[in-house]
Amino acid sequence: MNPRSLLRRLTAAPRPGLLVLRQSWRGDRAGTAQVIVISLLVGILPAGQVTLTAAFATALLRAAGSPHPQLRGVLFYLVLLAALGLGSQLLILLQNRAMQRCQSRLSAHLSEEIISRASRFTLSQVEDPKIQDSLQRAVREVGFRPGMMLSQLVQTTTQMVAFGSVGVILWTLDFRVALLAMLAPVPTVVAQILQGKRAHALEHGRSEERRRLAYWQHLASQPNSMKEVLAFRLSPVVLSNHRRLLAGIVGADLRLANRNLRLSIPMVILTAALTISAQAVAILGGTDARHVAGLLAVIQAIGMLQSSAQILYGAVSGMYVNQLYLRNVNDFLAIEHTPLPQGELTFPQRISKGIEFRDVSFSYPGSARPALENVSFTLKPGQVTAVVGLNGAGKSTLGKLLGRLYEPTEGSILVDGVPLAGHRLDSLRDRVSYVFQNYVEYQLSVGENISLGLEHEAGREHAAGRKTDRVEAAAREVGMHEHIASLPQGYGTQAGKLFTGGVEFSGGQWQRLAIARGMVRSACVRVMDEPTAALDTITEAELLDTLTTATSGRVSLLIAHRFSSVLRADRVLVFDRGRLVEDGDHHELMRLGGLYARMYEAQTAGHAPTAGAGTGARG
Ligand SMILES: Nc1ncnc2c1ncn2[C@@H]1O[C@H](COP(=O)(O)OP(=O)(O)OP(=O)(O)O)[C@@H](O)[C@H]1O
Repeated sequence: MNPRSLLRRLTAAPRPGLLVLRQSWRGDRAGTAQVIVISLLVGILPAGQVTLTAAFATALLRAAGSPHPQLRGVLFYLVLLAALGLGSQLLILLQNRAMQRCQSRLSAHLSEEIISRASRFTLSQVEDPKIQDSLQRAVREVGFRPGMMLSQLVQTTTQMVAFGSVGVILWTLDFRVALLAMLAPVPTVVAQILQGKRAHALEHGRSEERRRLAYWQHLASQPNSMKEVLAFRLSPVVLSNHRRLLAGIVGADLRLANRNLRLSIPMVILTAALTISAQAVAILGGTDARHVAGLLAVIQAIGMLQSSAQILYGAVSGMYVNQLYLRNVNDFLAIEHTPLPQGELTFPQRISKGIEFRDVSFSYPGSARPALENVSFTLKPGQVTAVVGLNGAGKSTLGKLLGRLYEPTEGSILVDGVPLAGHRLDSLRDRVSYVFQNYVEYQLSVGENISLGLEHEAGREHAAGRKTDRVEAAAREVGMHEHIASLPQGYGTQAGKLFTGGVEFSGGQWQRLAIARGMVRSACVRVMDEPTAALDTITEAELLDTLTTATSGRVSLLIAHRFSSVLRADRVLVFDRGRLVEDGDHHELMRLGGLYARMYEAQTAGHAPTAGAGTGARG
């Protein structure tokens, strides 16, 4: 880095600092004002100390040289010096308190901004590893960098005042000493900046590596993955991957440390040489240094100037380094979150004509093969439509398009003749309910695991009591009420083992909570993706009555592999490698003797399809 670009970068460093200051001002005006005022006061104290020291030394020498020494003057300056020292300590305590207050509010404000931004991404964006990297970097930095930046900004202000005022005093005493003392910390600071830049470049380049490391740590620490780790005796695999990744990280850190050492040694020697020169010039040839009091003031001023220069340059270089990291936060916040286009219409409460997929195709970002290809059909209200097909045929993708979790790449989806995108997104999402194949096991209370399905109605249609009734009714429907009621705190019991007092559920019980969460919504579109996969056959049979009860005005999509579910549907859509290949009721499809019939026979006969017999392929 050439000196000009270094200077440009250094002068650019406070800019993000000022942005941080502005955010802090927004978050806490009183605290920020306190911080600024106290910083200015703390900054002026060293100049007062140098002046008082000189006056004290002069009074002391005069008293020592007088036959009738008057100690009142000496005592006066001594008391003033003590008061100044005490005052500065108290001010620093106040400054720390105000700073802590601002730092916590600042960090809280920014992390809220990041989470709120992240929650507005589309599913495709969230699945993008680059966005994941950016998010992880932002989350990592936001915890402490803005606060650090604020504190460095305050230090810079304080030390600039101190540096300026003591510098003026020293300059008037001996400008050569002042110059040498001011220059002394520069080499060390240059080294700090270069080291910070290298560390940042290293860290930035290994975000994915860090995520991989965190992934192995996660595998070895989460109960869900630990069961496989133990059962398959995967500890050696986990450990060797963990070790390999760590070795890469540690090796790079060590190489960086060695490079840094090679840079630091000459810089530290240069700083020491300049400091010694300043002191030598002061002692050997300074104008005022001929007087003992003057020399005392000069030596004290050199010390103060140097310590404040060291802190000042250090704070500026720290700000420079921190702004590199804070760019991670800015970069994340700057990621364009292309909101889904939406219309003004409210999604209907009842579907009257149906939901039509018209020539719909969809490809996942970066995927060469479409997950759905040129698909056309209409889902009728008052019917339960089953979707079947081999793994990877595109069934779940189809369900996700209905709630606009993904957008078709081609074609359109029409609700009673109106494109999905013509409705307000919030009203659409409120009317579509999901039981996902990979549902979430919320580590919240059991009641919340169900009532989250009603969150969108909060404060709208019903009072808290009615909400509780609906949650309980949904729990009864999925056959969980008795079990929940027998738990220590009933619906208030912590679900899952992640937090204290938690109660673990079986796979089927978790799935029933997920079904209840989907059913509790008053939705006119229901997407159920393998909703009974984890249920025992008796529970499944009981639940299927509820799940497959056709309701007028409601479109129900049941994605299923088990024919116990499929047979209850009014109609079946059969998918093969993203294409709709068969459409009809069970009898029609059996007569057709195609993929559906083969799947049915394979399941009911309890053996796999014969090799080469299928048109389908596993995707
Ligand atoms: N988030 C994703 N990103 C990229 N590709 C995906 C994603 N989800 C699914 N796919 C791909 O899209 C295709 C269809 O997947 P989809 O989950 O819709 O199949 P499916 O019929 O539901 O399968 P299964 O019966 O196994 O649940 C598959 O080839 C899959 O690899």
